[in-house]
Order: sequence, then C-alpha cells, then structure tokens
Amino acid sequence: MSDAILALDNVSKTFGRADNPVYAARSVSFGLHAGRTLALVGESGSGKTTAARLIMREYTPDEGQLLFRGTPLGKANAKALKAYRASVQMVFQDPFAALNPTHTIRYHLERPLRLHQPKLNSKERTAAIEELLTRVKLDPALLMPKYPHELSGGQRQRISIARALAVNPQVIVADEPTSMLDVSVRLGVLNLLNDMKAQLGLALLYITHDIATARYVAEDIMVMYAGQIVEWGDTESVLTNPQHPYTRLLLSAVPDPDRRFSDTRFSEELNRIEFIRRQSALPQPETREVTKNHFIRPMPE
Ligand SMILES: Nc1ncnc2c1ncn2[C@@H]1O[C@H](COP(=O)(O)OP(=O)(O)OP(=O)(O)O)[C@@H](O)[C@H]1O
Repeated sequence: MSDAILALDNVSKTFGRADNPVYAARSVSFGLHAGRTLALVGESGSGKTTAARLIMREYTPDEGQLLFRGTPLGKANAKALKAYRASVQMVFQDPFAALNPTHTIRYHLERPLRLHQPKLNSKERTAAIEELLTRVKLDPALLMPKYPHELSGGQRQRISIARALAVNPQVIVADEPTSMLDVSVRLGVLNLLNDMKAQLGLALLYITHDIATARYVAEDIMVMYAGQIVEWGDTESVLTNPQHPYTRLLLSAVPDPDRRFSDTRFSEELNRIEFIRRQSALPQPETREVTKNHFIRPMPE
C-alpha cells in the first residue's frame, strides 16, 4: 500500500441505532495506484457506496483513517484538504442528475476550470474546454452550446468524465458509471475510462455490482459483502479461481446481473453467508493467501 496515491486503512463505518447497527464498512483497507483500476464489486447494500462516500469525505470514518500519498487526512491542513478535493473526483451513476439542466455544457466545464485554474484567460479557458471535450471524444463545437437534455446518456456520462478531468485529478471514483446507460454505449464509456487511466496515469476505483464489466476495466478486484472485503487480488486470479462462496455466487449471477441469488443450488451457501450478515460484529476471520496477490477472508466454519 506504500506507493498508493490514496489508501483506506482499516476504515469502519456503522449506521443505525446501537441496538440495531448496520455495519456498512468493516475494517476496510485498500490502496489506489497510478495507472491502475481497482474494482469494488458486491450486490446492493454490501457497502460499496459507503466506501466511495468515505473517500469523498461525505462520511467520517468511525475507526481507521484515509491516507493521501501516505499522509493521514486527519492531520491535513486546509491547503492539503483543498488539494485532496481537487485530486479525487467522482463520476456518478446517473449522468443526468449530475448535470444542471439550466446550464450549457460549456458552463459545466468552465466552472471547475475557473475555480482550479484561475489564471487562465478566457481564450485559454475555451481552449481547455475544447481539449477536454476532444479527450472524451466529443465534438467541441457541437457540444459546447448544448444543454444536458439535448445529449444522449452516453454523451452526458462523457461530460461528467470531462468535468472530473477539468481539475487534473489523480484519482477517479466511478460509482456504477454505466448502469443507467444503454447497453450499446456502455462499452464506449468503459473504454474511455481505460484510456484515461492509461494516458493520464489516473488511479481508478470502479464500483459495480456487475462482475463482468469489472473484468473488462480492472487489474485488481475486491469483493465486498456486508461491509467487509471478503476476497481481493488480481482480477484474473479472483475471477477464474474464486475461493469465497460469495464471490462464487456473484459469478454465478453473470451474465444476468439483475438475477438475485434465489437459486436453490446456492441455498446452503446463502445460509452460511446470512449467518455472517447476522453476526457482523464478530471479529474478522484471518486473511488467507490463495496465490500471490489473491487473498480471502474465509467464512467461519
Ligand atoms: N446514511 C445512511 N444511513 C443509514 N444507513 C445507511 C446509510 N448509508 C448506507 N446505509 C446502509 O449501509 C449499508 C450499505 O449501503 P451502501 O449504499 O454503501 O451499499 P451499496 O453496496 O453501495 O448498495 P447500492 O449498490 O444499492 O448503492 C446498507 O444496509 C444501507 O442501508
């Protein structure tokens, strides 16, 4: 984790009342590295968005800490926190909700440039907007004067990505960035994220319930269940040789990510997993190494 741009170190977050707690994140640790994508996968409610919100500092950890380039954020001064905010950008699931319907695309990209690069004059700003739109493979002349409702879902998500790039981030957290898009344009957005990672050396956290797309974009994968990372490591190793019953369940739901795990074949495994959910306050099982860069937290016997 030492060369990670951003790291979570044993971060926990609990919601709800003391007599009925929801363990949304339990001792979660991972690092995001330049030029690499880490996929965080798990079904609805497993804690993926909580992890994103902790990174975006919308939530404060109950335990553990965030480190930015090795420095705990808790010790950061106002200047360092401002730098963190610019360095870590988010791309949301719903590109329409993320854009303001009353403003043009030009405005959406101009605003972060004005805030983070105040020295640019108007001509330089226009050139920067054109460059951003070209980078996300959109036609600047055509798109700049348009409003969000005039764009397709895929184009809107590209604008969200361009806006995130406007502040020269080092980390992008993409929370289900393609799940609301037509299947036909999903691949284009995933390819764009892959290009950004390669060309700009960005560290990407790709959050999804769809393990198939995780395989397409991520070098490393973490499987989250009931707030806990239960299996993690090299994507190919985890997906071709899954060890944790929950990872196997997720894989069994491919290619239909909307299928719930109601298949009777899995009822025994599910019962065991539900046991863990109910016992969430139990100490975490020891980590076991499967192969180099592939680990699991086995279920209790
Ligand atoms: N602000 C909150 N207050 C209370 N409970 C919360 C809050 N945020 C999340 N939770 C609970 O924490 C658990 C994890 O939620 P989270 O949204 O992180 O899961 P998720 O894996 O991102 O799910 P989804 O894919 O549906 O967004 C859930 O049980 C959720 O109800």
